[in-house]
Amino acid sequence: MRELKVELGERSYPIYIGEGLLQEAAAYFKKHQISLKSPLLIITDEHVAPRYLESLEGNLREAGFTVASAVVPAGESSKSLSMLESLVTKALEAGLDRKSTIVALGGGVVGDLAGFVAASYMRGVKFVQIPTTILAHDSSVGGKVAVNHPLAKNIIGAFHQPEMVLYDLNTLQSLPPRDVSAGLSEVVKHGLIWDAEFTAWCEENADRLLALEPDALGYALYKGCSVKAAVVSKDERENDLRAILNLGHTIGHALEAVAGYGELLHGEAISIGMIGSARLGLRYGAPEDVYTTTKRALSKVGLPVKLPEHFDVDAIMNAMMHDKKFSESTMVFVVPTEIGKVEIKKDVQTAWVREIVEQLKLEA
Ligand SMILES: NC(=O)c1ccc[n+]([C@@H]2O[C@H](COP(=O)([O-])OP(=O)(O)OC[C@H]3O[C@@H](n4cnc5c(N)ncnc54)[C@H](O)[C@@H]3O)[C@@H](O)[C@H]2O)c1
Ligand SMILES: O=C(O)C(=O)C[C@@H](O)[C@H](O)[C@H](O)COP(=O)(O)O
Ligand SMILES: [Zn+2]
Repeated sequence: MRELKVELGERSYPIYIGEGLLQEAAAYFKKHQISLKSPLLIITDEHVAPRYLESLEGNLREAGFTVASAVVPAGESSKSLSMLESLVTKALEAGLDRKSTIVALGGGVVGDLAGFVAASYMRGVKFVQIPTTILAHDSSVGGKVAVNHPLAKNIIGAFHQPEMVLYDLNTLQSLPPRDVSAGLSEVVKHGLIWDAEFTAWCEENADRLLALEPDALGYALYKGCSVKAAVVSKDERENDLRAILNLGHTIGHALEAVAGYGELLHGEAISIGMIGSARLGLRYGAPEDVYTTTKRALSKVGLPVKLPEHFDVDAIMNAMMHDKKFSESTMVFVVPTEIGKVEIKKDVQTAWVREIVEQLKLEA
């Protein structure tokens, strides 16, 4: 079992990473003073529920918790305002009060959605993250919670930190291969922005990660969570440093929105976006090796590096203008300068961005 801490003063919380934690959930809930008197609501999705919901519910009920559950459709389209409303209805029907806790059991979609329900229900109740995807090593840590708008990704949301993150590595064994690769996108990102050695390790161990080898997976998620926790601890609300976690997201979020949330998985869109950022890095004078390493590392974990031909460049440019990273009339990009180091560039020339997006269709 590995343990990390997100240091945020009175909002600090632990990240537990290990095998079999789902079966020990109640003990952790009690350790972290989750109320036994007020009902809990577990929010999960239709792929996760048949595999893990009964075991979590059983463990909590046996320990004396009152538990209700809500199962949403799998996939990005569940991160919507209408889903938020139906979950609030569910919370009211289940009698959740201000001392209740919302539990997110699932990937980043469930985590972001359930977290936003927790942030808004009765103006904020506690929540616990139980991530079940590789990608969710990123989404379960840091307290960014949100739903999408048809025009812009994650545009309705809040900062709301969980009470704890309970990461049971055993649940990852049932992930479909496409979601394994998509999740590794943010793992590779954490190396690219912070740690050259970890980037090299990801490349060397790509096959073990794709095969879901527990030792490799445990180490990769521990390292990824460590980077995330370190950054968030220094800058909870993205006043400056935290923006580096957005590597690849300026283009990536636009791709997700243009595709109508679903054609490209988040990790896939971010992979293509990171190639775009690496190309932008070259324009700012980064050595060629930064681009080639980025591309090789992402390819090795089975991610796309090329923008599909049918994506409309004008629509992508337009979507970027709605993103949170378009501010004070300029485009903001996180740009790699060497492996393990990035810089935030404001005032990026629109003409450069357009050229790079066009170039993304030509990547080999
Ligand atoms: N809040 C943040 O800081 C943050 C960070 C990164 C990403 N995100 C968000 O996370 C979302 C993507 O997360 P994701 O990739 O985990 O997507 P997801 O939650 O949709 O999960 C991917 C797929 O895997 C299925 N699944 C989940 N766990 C499973 C398991 N153990 N076994 C079998 N199937 C399982 C899901 O049902 C889904 O079909 C995006 O909405 C993105 O914006 C948020
Ligand atoms: O936690 C962060 O900060 C991140 O940027 C992590 C990203 O991987 C994540 O996709 C996040 O939701 C993007 O932030 P947003 O503010 O652009 O929605
Ligand atoms: Zn992301």
